[in-house]
Amino acid sequence: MLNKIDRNKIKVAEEAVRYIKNGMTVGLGSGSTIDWMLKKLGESVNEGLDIKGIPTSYKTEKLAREYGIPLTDSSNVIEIDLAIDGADEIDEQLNLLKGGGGSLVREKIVDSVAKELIIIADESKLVPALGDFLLPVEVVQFGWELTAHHISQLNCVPYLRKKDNNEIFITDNDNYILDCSFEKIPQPTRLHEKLKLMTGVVETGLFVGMVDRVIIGSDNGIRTHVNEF
Ligand SMILES: O=C[C@H](O)[C@H](O)[C@H](O)COP(=O)(O)O
Repeated sequence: MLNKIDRNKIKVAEEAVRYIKNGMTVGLGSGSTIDWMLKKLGESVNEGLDIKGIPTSYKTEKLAREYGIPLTDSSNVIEIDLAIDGADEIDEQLNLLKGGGGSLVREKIVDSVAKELIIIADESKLVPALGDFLLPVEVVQFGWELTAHHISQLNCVPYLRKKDNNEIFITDNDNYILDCSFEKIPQPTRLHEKLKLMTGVVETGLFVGMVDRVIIGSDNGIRTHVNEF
């Protein structure tokens, strides 16, 4: 039996697939909302839609293969027509906080070069300002404690991400994730820039000024927000 949130995720997944046209190279994001999108996209591919997907995580790659979606990788591609991805928080300017599943680096590489980026989410992801969700920051394993100490000087507590069995979570790029409590992030660009300047930081989960369209699912249906830039 599907819960309300899953039903809303399915609605936005179906709507997003309508934007995928024959011949497109499509960035495939990561996360539970995207898992539904992959299912729908697989159905369209089986009905004849001719596309190539670029997965942003091993999990997405595995699921896409199971659904019969043809894949390529970044070494074969110079242009991505469209990327579809999820988010952990979306603010009023359509800036995002991402990385709850630990896929932020590959997502940002793909999402940032796509000609169009569509984000799909249920309405619980809409927030007035980013930061209630801990900000994921991917760091190299070597010296992570030093990097964490450096990050904590920005007035946050960085927690090393662990799995349910208490082992350290390792990303698809063999790095660690520090989940950082900032409470509120009023200036995401400034914070992102400060973090990126720190040696040891690979990438942050702040996706600023990248989104073209957000499709939100709620019990009343779906609504689309278009970024006017
Ligand atoms: O690393 C994970 C990604 O950024 C996901 O897109 C994000 O966490 C949203 O995932 P979900 O659709 O499961 O809420």
